[in-house]
Amino acid sequence: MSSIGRPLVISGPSGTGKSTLLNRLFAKYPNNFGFSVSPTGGKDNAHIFFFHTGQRVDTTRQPRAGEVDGKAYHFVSKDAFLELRNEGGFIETAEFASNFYGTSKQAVKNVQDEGRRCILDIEAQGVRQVKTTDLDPVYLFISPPDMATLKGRLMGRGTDTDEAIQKRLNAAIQEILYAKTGAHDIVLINDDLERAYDKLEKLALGEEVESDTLPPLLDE
Ligand SMILES: Nc1ncnc2c1ncn2[C@@H]1O[C@H](COP(=O)(O)OP(=O)(O)OP(=O)(O)O)[C@@H](O)[C@H]1O
Repeated sequence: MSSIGRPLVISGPSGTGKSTLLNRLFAKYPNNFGFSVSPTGGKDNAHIFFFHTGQRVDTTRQPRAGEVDGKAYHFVSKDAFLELRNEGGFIETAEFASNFYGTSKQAVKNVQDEGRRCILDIEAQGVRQVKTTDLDPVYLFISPPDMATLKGRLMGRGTDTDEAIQKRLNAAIQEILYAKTGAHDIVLINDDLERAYDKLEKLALGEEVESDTLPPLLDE
């Protein structure tokens, strides 16, 4: 059976190329998908996607200059956020720099009501949370071909200090170890961009694709 009716939950280490792949997908199919990203993931690049797809997450953080409520984010008070969380209104939440962020069930429903497939880009903690809900998504793990390549991509991106890169690499090992427990339905190695993109596009459009094999970690 095609998985097109189910949300697609994408996770993978910072710098593995999630944004690169998804940007391409959304540029080619501007109307097929609704997107939500957990802003705790990597760069705070959520805005690009939200404006692109009209999606949003709820947040208690203050709007930055030029941000309009309901566009990139739905700005809510901490009380309102916690109330909705207590009611079970979120499929995942995260606290980052003393602010809360969350993907509400309503946001996912809105996407589905528009006839779009919902794509969620979340970090490993969010994946664990989604697994406790009844969302029933397809879980996709995007992996670097190996740790050296991941380090090269993070350095090449030029957005992080050496210390931040080391933190991301340590987090990446944990994410890959989690993926090795079989937590995801599909693994996609982002080695050659064309190959990886083709596979992602097929999966996003509901075609069946074969899982790739996770890379060995340094001590294996
Ligand atoms: N297949 C690929 N081959 C070579 N370079 C790539 C490939 N995919 C992505 N990159 C490069 O790797 C860097 C990291 O990619 P990107 O920012 O898309 O990662 P990300 O997973 O979205 O990270 P984050 O979670 O931190 O937002 C970018 O400079 C990008 O151009």
